[in-house]
Amino acid sequence: MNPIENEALAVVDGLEALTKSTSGDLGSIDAGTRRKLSEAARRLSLATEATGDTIVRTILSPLQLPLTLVGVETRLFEFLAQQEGKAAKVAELASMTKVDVVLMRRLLRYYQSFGMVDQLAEDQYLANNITSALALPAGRAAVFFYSEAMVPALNALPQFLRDTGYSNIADKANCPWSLGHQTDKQFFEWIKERPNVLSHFMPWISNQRDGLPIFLDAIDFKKEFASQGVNESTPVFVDIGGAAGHQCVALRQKHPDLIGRVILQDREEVIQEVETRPIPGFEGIITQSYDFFTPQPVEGARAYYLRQILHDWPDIECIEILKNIKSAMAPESRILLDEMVVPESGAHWRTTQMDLAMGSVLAGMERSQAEWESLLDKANLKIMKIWRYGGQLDDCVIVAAQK
Ligand SMILES: C[S@@+](CC[C@H](N)C(=O)[O-])C[C@H]1O[C@@H](n2cnc3c(N)ncnc32)[C@H](O)[C@@H]1O
Repeated sequence: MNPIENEALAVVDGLEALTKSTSGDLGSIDAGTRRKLSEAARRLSLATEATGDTIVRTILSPLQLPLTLVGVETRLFEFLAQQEGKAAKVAELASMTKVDVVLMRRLLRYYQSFGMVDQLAEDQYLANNITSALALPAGRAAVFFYSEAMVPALNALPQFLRDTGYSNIADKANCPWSLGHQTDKQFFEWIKERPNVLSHFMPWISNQRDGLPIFLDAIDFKKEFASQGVNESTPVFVDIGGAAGHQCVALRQKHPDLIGRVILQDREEVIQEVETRPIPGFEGIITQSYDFFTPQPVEGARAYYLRQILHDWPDIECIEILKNIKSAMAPESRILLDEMVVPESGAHWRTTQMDLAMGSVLAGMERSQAEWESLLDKANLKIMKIWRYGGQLDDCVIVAAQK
């Protein structure tokens, strides 16, 4: 046996020992270490994959989301997660979910082989970390939302690129979305007419970064932007396109003594939903229906905050959005863009996937530092600072000011 083989077998032993420890043990590892371990194992798995496995894994990857939807729709993942570590029998699960017992066995075999559930014995299955994630309201909402809204656009990508001679996707009126959904309505107009899809979009958007650091973990917002010259009427934080207002709530919780107004702006149908069903902790946050393609009504705010807004849009629309803010800014106002800054090499898979998903659905994109600089320059803004807060991810806050 050559030395690398010995080393490989020792790694196998180590990994198996770690995998066999209870998920509680693994869950107790610090989040940064856990992410490093997960990423290293993922890379190792790809680097050692056999040719035939690569092909089969890739061609059958379209089964993954539909079968996850089955597990979500039948509430199988929820039932398993509710057992709190206890195993359940196949027949019991079949009866709870009203799924044929033979089909249930086949489904569980699939979920087990992809690590989505654990198998204790021939007839017994139990929840693991993946089952629990898919049983969460955000996980369920995401699976419904992607199945209903995103998949047709993602599937249309190859045909769209063929049709357009592999040009870059940069026209919001002509992107795979329109081809996949056979619609001339842009995503946000389409979803407005589908309250059921919107009801899945909102909880997913609010929770999509759960478990990850947020900008407030890296920035002392009060010290940086709202420590001097503020009074009760000063608009300190305007969350533009802030959806459920989860970042406004996080700000209030982080700085309970923050003086000034915290304002959530979004499209009318979103604000209506927020006002009807406010998320916990929303008290004291001001809501405002506002279209960011019109002049910004709140003047002289300390921070105009946009998280994952500009990644939805091509450059032309981003410049329009930024110019609408710029005309409301006071000299001390700052624009905070909470976005990914794509590194020129080694971008994270969450970033690259999001880039092409945004391209497919909205003709949007994730941008590199050079692309952000050029975009802000075109809106007559300058970058004051880029705060990287995402650890191994590419999440940043770009602070911009008037030139
Ligand atoms: C990707 S979501 C980001 C939500 C939130 N900022 C976050 O990071 O969780 C984009 C948001 O932009 C809002 N939006 C889209 N078009 C808008 C418009 N013209 N004016 C205001 N908000 C808009 C959507 O309703 C949605 O809440």
